[in-house]
Amino acid sequence: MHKFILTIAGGGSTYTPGIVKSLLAKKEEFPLKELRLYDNDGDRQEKVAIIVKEVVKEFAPELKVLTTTDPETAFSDAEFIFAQMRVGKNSMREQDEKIPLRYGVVGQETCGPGGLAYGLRTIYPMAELIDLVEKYANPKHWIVNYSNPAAVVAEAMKKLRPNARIINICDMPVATIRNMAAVIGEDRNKLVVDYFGLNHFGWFTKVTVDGVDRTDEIRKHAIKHGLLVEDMTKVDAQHSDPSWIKNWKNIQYMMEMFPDYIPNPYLQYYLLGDSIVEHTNVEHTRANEVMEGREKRIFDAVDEYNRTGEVDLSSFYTGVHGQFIVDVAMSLAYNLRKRFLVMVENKGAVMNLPEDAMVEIPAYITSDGPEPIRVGEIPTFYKALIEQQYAVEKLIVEAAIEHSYTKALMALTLSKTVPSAFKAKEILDELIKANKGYWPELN
Ligand SMILES: NC(=O)c1ccc[n+]([C@@H]2O[C@H](COP(=O)([O-])OP(=O)(O)OC[C@H]3O[C@@H](n4cnc5c(N)ncnc54)[C@H](O)[C@@H]3O)[C@@H](O)[C@H]2O)c1
Ligand SMILES: O=P(O)(O)OC[C@H]1O[C@H](O[C@H]2[C@H](O)[C@@H](O)[C@@H](O)O[C@@H]2CO)[C@H](O)[C@@H](O)[C@@H]1O
Ligand SMILES: [Mn+2]
Repeated sequence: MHKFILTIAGGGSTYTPGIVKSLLAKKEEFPLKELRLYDNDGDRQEKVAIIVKEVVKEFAPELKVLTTTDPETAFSDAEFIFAQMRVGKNSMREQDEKIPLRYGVVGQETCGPGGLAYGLRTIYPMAELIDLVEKYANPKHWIVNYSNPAAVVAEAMKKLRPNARIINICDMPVATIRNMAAVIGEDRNKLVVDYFGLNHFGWFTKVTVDGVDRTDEIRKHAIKHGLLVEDMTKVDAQHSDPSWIKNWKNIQYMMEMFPDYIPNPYLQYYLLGDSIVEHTNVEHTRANEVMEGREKRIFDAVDEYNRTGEVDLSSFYTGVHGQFIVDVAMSLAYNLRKRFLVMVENKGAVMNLPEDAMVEIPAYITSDGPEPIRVGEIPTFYKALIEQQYAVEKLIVEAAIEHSYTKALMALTLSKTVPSAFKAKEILDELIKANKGYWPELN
């Protein structure tokens, strides 16, 4: 059976050990010849690699593992590249979240002004990564990208690298499906969903199990409880963090008002923005929770290893995040035509949205890439919200490409999270200062 060369770009990511564990759980069906980690921060990557090598020792001691900061070493003949860069790391995420909050506006990793700031940092490093992969990797490679903000990255790569063999994915819908499955007592892999939207901006319209429509059971639960399930630590330890409990609970308030479709949790930042801001501690945001939680746990485990030679393999997150990217890669590798929610160019799948919108909808994953499934017409409320948000994403990409301050200001002004152009300008000017050295020049 063919064995694949797979490189994780952003190997120093806190998610790398969990992804490797998910890869090795499928080593019989998806065998690896070589696992490579690539990062532009070698020190960080070497530390995370200590945990990774322990996972490999435990589950596939025969597997060759290589860590490098050299693109040629990383990508030569690679067949799959899992991309998960965080340009500016969590310290810049903290700025993305806190600067808008100081102006009474949603401060979030991928939504609102913070997400647009993150997008302006990530666009060109992602294009550069694609160029490096295309220079060295197997010509039939696939880049499966988690690097956020995925909506902006997808729109930008459509413009800057239209022929790239890249598929942009998000594990939020899969996580939501996992919680829905817990609500109705089913295995998440048995749920077949209809869904439409943009990344971090979509709605579930139907959920079936073995052909039986189970949507109403889930809707009724969500209207009362959101998509919180009994013991979140059993479902996803990461999601027992305070801000994630709030995220799942806030689905209730959106469902009470708009019960037709089940919203992606991220819609709370657009539909409940003032309440979110009111209940967010501007001095201690999600970035702080992550730096004090997921990130600290990993590096404490490395310190422990350096002291004792022992590694606590429970120190890192595993779950749908790792399982999903491996499932997508396997469907690409073996032309399985698995049905997943991924980002694709609309091209009429959602009849009354722009043809060129990068929508997140169900698609069959084939060896030639995603084959979108037709959605049809969507109702006015959703169409209007999506068109506004898509215009924001188009404008921030145009701002990066054209070096246009005005287009960046238009993007922030148009965002549903920002109340006025005055506020947009104050936030933009502060973000420009904070992102010196990361953003393209805006004139
Ligand atoms: N799409 C999704 O649904 C989804 C889910 C979870 C995480 N993510 C994203 O995955 C990424 C990783 O998350 P994390 O919390 O593990 O981040 P992290 O900060 O722990 O690690 C990110 C790694 O990327 C590296 N990096 C930054 N710029 C790079 C570049 N130009 N080239 C190579 N490496 C580079 C950093 O050095 C770091 O080691 C983030 O973008 C996050 O938003 C996406
Ligand atoms: O605040 P973070 O860094 O913990 O998470 C931000 C990411 O949240 C989503 O990914 C979740 C995923 O939904 C869940 O199942 C599990 O894997 O944890 C992930 C991280 O919490 C979202 O899809 C990502 O885009 C965000 O980066
Ligand atoms: Mn996501």
